[in-house]
Amino acid sequence: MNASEDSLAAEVRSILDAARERPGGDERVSVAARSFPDAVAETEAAGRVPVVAEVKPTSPTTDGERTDDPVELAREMVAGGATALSVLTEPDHFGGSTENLERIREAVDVPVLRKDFVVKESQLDAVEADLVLLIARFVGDDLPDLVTAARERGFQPLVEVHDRSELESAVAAGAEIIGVNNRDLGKLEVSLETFESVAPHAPDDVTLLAESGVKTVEDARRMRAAGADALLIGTAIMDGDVRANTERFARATDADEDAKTDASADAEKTETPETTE
Ligand SMILES: O=C(O)c1ccccc1NCC(=O)[C@H](O)[C@H](O)COP(=O)(O)O
Repeated sequence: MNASEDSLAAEVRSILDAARERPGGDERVSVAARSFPDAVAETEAAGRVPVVAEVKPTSPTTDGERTDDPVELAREMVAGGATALSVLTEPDHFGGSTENLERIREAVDVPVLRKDFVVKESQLDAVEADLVLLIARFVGDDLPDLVTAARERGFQPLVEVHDRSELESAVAAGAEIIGVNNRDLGKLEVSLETFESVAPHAPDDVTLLAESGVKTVEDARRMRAAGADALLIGTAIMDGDVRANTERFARATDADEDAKTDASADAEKTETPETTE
């Protein structure tokens, strides 16, 4: 364990230890990826908020486990307007599996992110996906090589950062899709201010995601106002009706808010008609 790992929450250290032991794939994969930036652009053009809905059966910070068929959940998320899906494949702490990802990717036509804690190149070969997560804090100096290795296989790497210095490393490694995680993996605390402080320093041509901690439509609007091209949302979508939850976030546009304000202003006018003569 190095000095920076010393400061990790115990749960995260356990995740990282398990990740280091996990085997890779037997053969190098070759993926024909569905374009995530194109999917984001199409969602924007349709006047919706690009939402990456996460199939996250459980987590170290969630009570209980959602045991419904992940493929059914994924279909419902897409029906609710998800631009892309994030599928946990980490088995020990998140209830995920590579089989879930394979089945989901076959069942939907949106881009699918493999959400895991990949720490070595061979682990990229465990399963095909359109995007693969690389967490800057966990891969350290290996980031440029892993970005290259992911691209050589056809993946679109999503590089996750939590502060400005990790953002600089991601940009230097050539990342074109970057997620700012509002969850501090050191303490497992979540603050939306993280995205707000890091996002202004991201290059304009990067596709920028706000990850974690988006619980309400107001949170979604706040992340969009701070520059998020897309929102990665797990817990708040998995809690209850995943289709309705996804739909709520995908419709969290300012236009929707303006319409609501107009509608309530109209309703007020109707309730208190002006007196005539
Ligand atoms: O979600 C956790 O409890 C967690 C704990 C330790 C390391 C990572 C963790 N989450 C990974 C994620 O990035 C989130 O699943 C994802 O960003 C969605 O977050 P949320 O919408 O807050 O569920």
